[in-house]
Amino acid sequence: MEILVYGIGGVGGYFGGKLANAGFNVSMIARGEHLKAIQKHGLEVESIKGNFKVKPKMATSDVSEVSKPDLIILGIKSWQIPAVAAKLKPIIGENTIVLPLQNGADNYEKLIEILPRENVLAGLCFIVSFLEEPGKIKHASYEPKIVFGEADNSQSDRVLKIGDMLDEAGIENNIPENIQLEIWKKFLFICTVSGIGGLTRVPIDKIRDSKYLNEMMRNSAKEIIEVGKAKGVHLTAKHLEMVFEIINSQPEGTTASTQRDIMNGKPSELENFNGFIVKEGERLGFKTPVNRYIYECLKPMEEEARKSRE
Ligand SMILES: NC(=O)C1=CN([C@@H]2O[C@H](COP(=O)(O)OP(=O)(O)OC[C@H]3O[C@@H](n4cnc5c(N)ncnc54)[C@H](OP(=O)(O)O)[C@@H]3O)[C@@H](O)[C@H]2O)C=CC1
Ligand SMILES: CC(C)(CO)C(=O)C(=O)O
Repeated sequence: MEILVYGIGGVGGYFGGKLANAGFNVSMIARGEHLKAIQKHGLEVESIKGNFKVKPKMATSDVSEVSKPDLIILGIKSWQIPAVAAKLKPIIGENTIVLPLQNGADNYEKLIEILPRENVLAGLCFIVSFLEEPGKIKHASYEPKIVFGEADNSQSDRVLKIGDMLDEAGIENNIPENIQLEIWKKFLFICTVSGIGGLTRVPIDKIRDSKYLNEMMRNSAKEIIEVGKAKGVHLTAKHLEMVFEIINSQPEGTTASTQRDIMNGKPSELENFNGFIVKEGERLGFKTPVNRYIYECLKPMEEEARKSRE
């Protein structure tokens, strides 16, 4: 199987690296100094599960240099999906499979606006990892896991084959009964903690210790559930409690990746998280005041962060 990993940051670097390390044919799309380092020395992964170094089959910034892949794993940020999907379109063959691993609730929908729906799976992942320096990814904590499937939840041969391949590479994975529900469960957690985390600029333990902020997180999560339910996702009070169990069990000092991007003045997934809830709420005819407050407070900073990257 020819694999292309598009975006070799924390997620793409770790999972792409693991596949290459298991002997699969992995090509990598990266850019800048990071690309130069991978081309020269390979990709180094420092992981709590064991360090390794790999030489990808090819590392390039130009997707047209890659022969038609069987599987494309997306390691980019959710807001980069439309631009990257447009670049990928010419190399999508009849049997190419595109697997998104991004946080966010509408990555599949964004992809099928540009790519044929029969080529696209739905997915998400769990890990704490980041680019430490050009050519080097650090997996700092969390048992890495990929959860994925067909958008219609059928157990197709192609998802089973990808599951086998991930098993072979030592990547924990799961093909759930309802991938949309899994995406929204993760989204409920990540959207609840990231915006408030970006706004308060403190780790989760400081937020949950404040009665006011804890209540704000709960109200934000309730709005996310309402939007999800209005879109046909079966989120319930049980999922709300599950999210707060996770929040309460996070070690001191924990921050989410989108929170860190906001705090570091980088373009973030704000639009795909709280912004998405605000806009979907409006479209569906109800108000989401807590998410609106978080979104509007962070938006000017987000606009500045994007300007500085132009
Ligand atoms: N990191 C984590 O711990 C986790 C992240 N996630 C989710 O996974 C997704 C990816 O996050 P993460 O890995 O942290 O993000 P990173 O920013 O670490 O990685 C994204 C990578 O994609 C590269 N990229 C983007 N566009 C292009 C392009 N056109 N050409 C070449 N390279 C490109 C970026 O390069 P450049 O820097 O030059 O823009 C960057 O190296 C997000 O949705 C995130 O929320 C989910 C679970 C955990
Ligand atoms: C919460 C976590 C670490 C789980 O993978 C995550 O998705 C993120 O920080 O973006």
